Amino acid sequence: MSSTIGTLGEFGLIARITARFPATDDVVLGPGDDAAVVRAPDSRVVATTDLLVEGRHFRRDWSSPRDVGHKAAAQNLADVAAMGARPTALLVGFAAPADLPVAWAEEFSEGLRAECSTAGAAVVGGDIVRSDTLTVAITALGDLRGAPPVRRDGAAPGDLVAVVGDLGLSAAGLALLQAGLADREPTCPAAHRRPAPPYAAGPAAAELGATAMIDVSDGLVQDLGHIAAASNVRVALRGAALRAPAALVEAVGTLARAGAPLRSPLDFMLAGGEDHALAATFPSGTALPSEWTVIGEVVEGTGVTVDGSVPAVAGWDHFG
Ligand SMILES: Nc1ncnc2c1ncn2[C@@H]1O[C@H](COP(=O)(O)OP(=O)(O)OP(=O)(O)O)[C@@H](O)[C@H]1O
Ligand SMILES: Cc1ncc(C[n+]2csc(CCOP(=O)(O)O)c2C)c(N)n1
Ligand SMILES: [Mg+2]
Ligand SMILES: [Mg+2]
Ligand SMILES: [Mg+2]
Repeated sequence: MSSTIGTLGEFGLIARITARFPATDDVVLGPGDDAAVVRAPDSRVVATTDLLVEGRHFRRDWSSPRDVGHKAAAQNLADVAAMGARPTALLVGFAAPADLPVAWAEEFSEGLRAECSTAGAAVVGGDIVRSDTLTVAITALGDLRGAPPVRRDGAAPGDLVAVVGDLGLSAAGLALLQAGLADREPTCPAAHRRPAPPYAAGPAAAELGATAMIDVSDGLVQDLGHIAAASNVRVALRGAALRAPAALVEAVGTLARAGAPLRSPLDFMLAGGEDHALAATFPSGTALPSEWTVIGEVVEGTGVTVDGSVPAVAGWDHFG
């Protein structure tokens, strides 16, 4: 029988987990004391937190522990990048039932470490408690390197709207998993299990003069709606600019043939969350690197439109 965290005990598990988290140059003191010490060269720290709850954000039969570690880190590190900051450190709240195998906690930690290393961050601490529901609460910190944060309220009429990263792949992957079709179309389920936020594009967007930015966690329309509301503008998207990648088109075909509820590739791109693409506004005329796609413009008004109309798609709402 595999060992469980209940038999290993809290402090045994802490020792096992913290041994996996090496320091980076940003870390003065890592896990092990009452708190960690992280360098903040410009003395303004970006801080953000997001929870993952088993059954709501992930299923252990759909995602490996490494996948959940990658995703837990990614969804927080993407928020740091969306402020225009470079992620530096992660803190990990881990609540789990006593019968959880130690290997699950270790492999989850390995996923966290690997995703942190992709983003240039370190795990510097956390907490462990017993809980009936497996829950992961991550806090991420970041460094603005002296630059002002890129907020949600800076978009102005005339700005262009652009996006970098995946759109719709995670939601299509979830739909395939829900329909029992994940083996037939593995690309989207893989994107659902391990989103790949374009971390470096966040600070790069800040340097390019981004006027507002957000990571797409709940759906493009809903998240751009936060920019529109905070900036008192309308975000006018062009449907034709949202070109569906082949994997999304294939996933939609497979879902349709299996009789799943009809959703077009564009629906997935407009409403699908959890890819953690970055959506930003820039002054018109900004020369954007090729990984960015211009998808519309900022105009006077409110809300988000696609080809002039309010789209009939909704993003994620935990209580919706
Ligand atoms: N319980 C809370 N207490 C204080 N502030 C909160 C709380 N929940 C959310 N917020 C704040 O509200 C704002 C919006 O939160 P939200 O979770 O929607 O953003 P997000 O993390 O970017 O999106 P997502 O959760 O979909 O990844 C953030 O500034 C967040 O810190
Ligand atoms: C098992 C399972 N069912 C449904 C979903 C879909 N889902 C959950 S939370 C969320 C939005 C982002 O979360 P948050 O706003 O909490 O950051 C989405 C799209 C999933 N990932 N796993
Ligand atoms: Mg959040
Ligand atoms: Mg966000
Ligand atoms: Mg978030």
